[in-house]
Amino acid sequence: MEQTEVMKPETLDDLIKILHEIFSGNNINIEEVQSIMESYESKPQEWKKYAKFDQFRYTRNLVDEGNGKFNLMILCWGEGHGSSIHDHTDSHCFMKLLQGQLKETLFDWPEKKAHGAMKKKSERVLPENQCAYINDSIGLHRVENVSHTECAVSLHLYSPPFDYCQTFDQRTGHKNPVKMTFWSKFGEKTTNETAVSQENN
Ligand SMILES: N[C@@H](CS(=O)O)C(=O)O
Ligand SMILES: [Fe+2]
Repeated sequence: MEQTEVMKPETLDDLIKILHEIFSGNNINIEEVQSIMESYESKPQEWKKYAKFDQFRYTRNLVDEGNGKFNLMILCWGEGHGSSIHDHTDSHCFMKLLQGQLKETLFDWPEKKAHGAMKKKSERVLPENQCAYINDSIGLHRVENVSHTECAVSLHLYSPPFDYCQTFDQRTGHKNPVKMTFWSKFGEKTTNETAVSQENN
């Protein structure tokens, strides 16, 4: 019998503690991380101090720096907000819904000499508490809150941490490097955000 009973985190702090333990080692079991993140039942009072929205675009709010092994952040998506098509800089990306729903559309990497529209591979709607996973070998994605009446909040873990990614033009497949910024860190709004036009949405 496999002895891989997954611990169920009772709170967000509990989840962060477990993630620190898992990522202190060198080998990451993707299914294990995914199921631990999924088994945390979202309670808004535990994360609301990080959930800071902007009227115009989705926000990235840093929750924990994971001892340098990962970045854990909360993304806040207003009605109709979405990301560009992007990669994840050779990192693991786990994305768990804390509130509402998000649509994820997967794309293949464009050909080297890209011309023409990018090929859509699949799409799905992620419901509350589900945890999705992507990395660059799976492909690229666009994430959107398609609702016109409900906001959405998601918890993202990236390992190793990164602050640049590439965005892609759906019509041409051309790519652009983009610096990713935080709207808040540890519950405090950050100041002098620059290069607004380069953000990933
Ligand atoms: N990877 C995106 C969010 S998402 O669209 O997966 C980001 O970190 O901003
Ligand atoms: Fe992403």
